[in-house]
Amino acid sequence: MTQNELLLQARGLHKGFGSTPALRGASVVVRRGEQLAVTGPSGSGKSTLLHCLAGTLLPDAGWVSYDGHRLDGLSADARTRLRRVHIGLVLQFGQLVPELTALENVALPLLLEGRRRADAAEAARQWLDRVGIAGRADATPAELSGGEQQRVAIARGLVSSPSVVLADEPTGALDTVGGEQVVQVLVKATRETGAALVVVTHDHRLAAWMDREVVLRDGQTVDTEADA
Ligand SMILES: Nc1ncnc2c1ncn2[C@@H]1O[C@H](COP(=O)(O)OP(=O)(O)OP(=O)(O)O)[C@@H](O)[C@H]1O
Repeated sequence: MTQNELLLQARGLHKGFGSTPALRGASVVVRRGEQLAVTGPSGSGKSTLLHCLAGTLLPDAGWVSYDGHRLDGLSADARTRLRRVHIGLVLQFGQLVPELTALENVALPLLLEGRRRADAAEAARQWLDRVGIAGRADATPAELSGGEQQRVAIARGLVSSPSVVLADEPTGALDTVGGEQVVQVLVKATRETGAALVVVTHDHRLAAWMDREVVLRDGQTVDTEADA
């Protein structure tokens, strides 16, 4: 593998919350355009790993680099900017702004980047169409089903054309059929845009759709390639 293919890299991550060790030496690499599942039992550190990859959590030891730049070498502002432009986050709960419509929620990352309101609204409308809920643009999150909310979250995660999308349990809050449809939307959308995709999940069927699976146990990655 050349350095150029590497998009995200995490090495020897340790992270504790009080006396609870969430990560104990986890390592993972994500190549450009690759689709990766992170699986493992409840409490094995999957969400913590995802947030370290996103730079929303800093590890106690070890490091994460994005496109060759170590996240711990950046200021908090620079990490936020990097995340805004290059990393799409799709989280399970509470990520939509309740006061805003679906369209406004999707447009928000573009407005934060300084894009013109009309351009942001147009891009948001296109993404709502791509994820199959163009007709719900004016609904607020409380008026949407769980699956529709997840589609809005996917559209919002992808609207900035990120190089990588990090998704935490996109099926977790949904029934089996609804969950599968939502993941299919996510997989299809990232394949079309060429973004890499990292999905944290309990669902092994979902993992089977990905290019590769990394398994976490007790805060350590069992993946064989991570140490290659
Ligand atoms: N903010 C926090 N404060 C305290 N403990 C935390 C925090 N976040 C995670 N933990 C603990 O760290 C460990 C790993 O949690 P994490 O959420 O990363 O696991 P997970 O594999 O994603 O679990 P699940 O599949 O149940 O979502 C768990 O023991 C959890 O209780």
